[in-house]
Amino acid sequence: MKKGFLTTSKAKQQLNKTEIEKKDADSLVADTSASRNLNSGVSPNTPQWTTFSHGLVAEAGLPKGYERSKRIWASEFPDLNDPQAFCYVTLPSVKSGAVLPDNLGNRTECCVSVHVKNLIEKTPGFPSPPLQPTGGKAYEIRDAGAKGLGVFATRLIRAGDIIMDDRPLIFSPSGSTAFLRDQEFIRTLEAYTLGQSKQIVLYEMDQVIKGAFDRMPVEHQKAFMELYNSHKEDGSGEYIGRSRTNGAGIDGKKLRDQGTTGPVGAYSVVCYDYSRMNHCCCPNSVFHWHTDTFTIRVCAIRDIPAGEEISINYCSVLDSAAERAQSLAPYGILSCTCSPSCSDPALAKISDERRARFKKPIVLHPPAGRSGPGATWVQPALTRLRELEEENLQAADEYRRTLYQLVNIYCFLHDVDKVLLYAHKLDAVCRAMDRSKEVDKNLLTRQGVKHTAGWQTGMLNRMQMPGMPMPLMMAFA
Ligand SMILES: C[S@@+](CC[C@H](N)C(=O)[O-])C[C@H]1O[C@@H](n2cnc3c(N)ncnc32)[C@H](O)[C@@H]1O
Repeated sequence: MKKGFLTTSKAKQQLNKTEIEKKDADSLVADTSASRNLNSGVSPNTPQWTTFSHGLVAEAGLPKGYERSKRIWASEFPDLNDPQAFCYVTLPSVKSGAVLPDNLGNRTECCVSVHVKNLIEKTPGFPSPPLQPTGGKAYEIRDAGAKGLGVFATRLIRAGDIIMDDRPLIFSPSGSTAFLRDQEFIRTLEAYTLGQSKQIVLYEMDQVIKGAFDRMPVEHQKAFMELYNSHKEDGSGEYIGRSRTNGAGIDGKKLRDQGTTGPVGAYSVVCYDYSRMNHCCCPNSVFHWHTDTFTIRVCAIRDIPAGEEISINYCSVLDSAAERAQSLAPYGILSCTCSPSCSDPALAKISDERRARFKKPIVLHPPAGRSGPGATWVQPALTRLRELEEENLQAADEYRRTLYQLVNIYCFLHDVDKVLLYAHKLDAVCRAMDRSKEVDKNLLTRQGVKHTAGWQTGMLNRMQMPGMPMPLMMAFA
């Protein structure tokens, strides 16, 4: 795909370079490469060996003298009274003795704590069938040049549409949670350097994922092994390497091990089609985990014309170009050229400055007295929306927030056309981000707008005499 053979001198240069990257990675507390979009906030007590290296590592593989652990980290028959016990389980579950139905493809091999297994099984609606893509399948997987394979739109996909709702092949811990509780194992690591300890933990995690892999039907095993692996030089095995390359992080607020915070105790999934989606710093789609359907759902966040590559973000889109580069390095993405604001230094500077501003929401206060259509105090929100759209940052939460702000403001100002304009954009974004319940459907029709609380507040404002103070302190956030 993108790696060739290295000559000896090139190899040395590469090694020096990756050693620097390795040090950088060592200084991070979270394994950002393990899975996308995990919550940050690692406890200072988290051992450093939970952070894996990437790139060419000088001493990849198990250190001499380390006896491969015979420990069973996860069992098919766990103690169901111990929420911390790890188990292998197929979800949605297959009843003992049942003849497997035709839809093998809808089952996932999981390595989970009993606590997380219970959370999944008790989720209302679990296991609902995956949702159908809006208007039928609208993508193909094909060559994406230097990026390897990619996912491309085969017809126009509208903002808010479901593109895929993918059941994972594997659901497994994204960090080394099981090891953190095993004092005997941790003592074993004391005899080794930090680098060696990381290699040992990588090996043990590889074995954990292999345990789930061994339970998969042959077609799933083949599909898993076909996936790209960007961790061939850092000591990751075949299984953990693919998991680090393709894993999508599960929102820790939804599912995580009991009593854990941050990336420790979090989970990630590896799907098939979803794993072919490449990164873009201004992506045209977003993804979210849904426990009821047990799927990663990808939706368009803006219109995607036929032929365009469908992209997601592997790192925070509001980070600076330098911060994004650091997050992307573990994927082997050393120089991101996904958009003009990545490859052109002048545009990157403007984009960095804007992205930093987008992290700070604007709060607007209407001036005292009557305020009608054409009001100028709205301008900062309009400028922000224009800049977000120029940067193609519809995937940033700030885009949704700004639309919400504008809808509320124009309701207050009784400007129906503008309410409808921004409410329809907001509706698409909320459907993509799965927050559809937030959009009051009244906002989508000319008559409905007049029945909203925002419109009523505007009425009160209109009854005020110029110069008189507002009945309520108003702020649009
Ligand atoms: C989850 S896979 C995506 C699918 C992959 N392209 C394939 O062929 O299967 C992640 C890998 O794709 C490549 N990739 C993704 N986004 C990229 C980008 N914006 N620029 C360069 N390579 C990218 C990197 O090699 C990365 O490790």
